Amino acid sequence: MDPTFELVEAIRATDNAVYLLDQRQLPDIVDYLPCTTGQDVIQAIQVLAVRGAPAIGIAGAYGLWLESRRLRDTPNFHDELKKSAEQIQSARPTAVNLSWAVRYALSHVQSLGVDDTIKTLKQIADQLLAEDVALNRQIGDWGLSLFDGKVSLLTHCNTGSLATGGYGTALGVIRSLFREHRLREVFVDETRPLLQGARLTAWELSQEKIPARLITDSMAGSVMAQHLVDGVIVGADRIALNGDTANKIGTYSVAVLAHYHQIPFYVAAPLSTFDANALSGADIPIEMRNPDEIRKLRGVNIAPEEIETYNPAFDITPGRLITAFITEKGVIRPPFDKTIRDMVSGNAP
Ligand SMILES: CSC[C@H]1O[C@H](OP(=O)(O)O)[C@H](O)[C@@H]1O
Repeated sequence: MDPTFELVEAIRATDNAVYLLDQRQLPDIVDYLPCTTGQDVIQAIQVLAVRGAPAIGIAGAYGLWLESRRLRDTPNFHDELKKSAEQIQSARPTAVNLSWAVRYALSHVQSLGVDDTIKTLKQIADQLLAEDVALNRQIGDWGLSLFDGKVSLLTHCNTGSLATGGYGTALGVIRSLFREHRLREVFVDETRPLLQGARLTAWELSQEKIPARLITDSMAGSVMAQHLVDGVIVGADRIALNGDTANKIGTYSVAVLAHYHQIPFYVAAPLSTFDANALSGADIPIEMRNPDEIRKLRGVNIAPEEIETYNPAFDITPGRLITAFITEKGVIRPPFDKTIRDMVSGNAP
């Protein structure tokens, strides 16, 4: 990637507002939503104007700052702020980054006065945003060690600058491989029903002239059967201590196909995506979303209005189907029951 290339910014903040790139309108329109309250941010997270586990965590932290400004003159300021934090954390249930970031921010202001709270929450949100790019570049560089020579990869959903503070997780590894001239091409799953692959990943890769081919989700198996990919790399929304991983719906199918075709399957994610309270995938809440996301495409019916649907936003890939996790602190390989605990607790060698 051209080092002078400007990464797309999903989140921008000024002294009194947060601007979220409205990802519902991509790739056609680049437009930022102004947010001045926590409720504005909650709404943007729920409609996926801002999306992607790390990005919604950062947006949530900014939302808490906006709430502290709104509540400035409210009696019981900290009690009200705690209620706002709980509302922001519950905007979407699966990505642990959201609850982690909001809890992290709140924990730093409990004993502060109102003005110091407002100032500190803004500093923390700015810090999470600024640090995320460096953190993703570390993930990207650790990912380089997993591949020999020039490789073709398949990815699912969007894990790029739009899903993070910049650079991306799985897409960050792809960017690092491209920068090192070690990427042949990327097969991009369109990722039904909301098409994060077609609309967002294809857009990011096209902007940077990274070689890619867009495929329908149903083509992933055929692409593997034809030996067109050397590996699969995806992101994550929440990872349990045994390696079971919640990620965009369809990830499990890709993992099963990769396993069948003996193709390595990697998950790229920051340590903040690992949930020490989740022993297995059974402990991860899966968000169920609006049926019209399946029945309609940009407002146009593609199915009978009365047809029932099943629309989980995520599925669980068992740890046994995952070759390794790529984090900012290194690569985590099986046995995940031990190695994830070691990495999360800082005891990894
Ligand atoms: C960098 S992780 C992004 C992660 O979040 C996506 O979900 P959504 O678009 O619904 O926020 C998807 O699971 C990606 O892997």
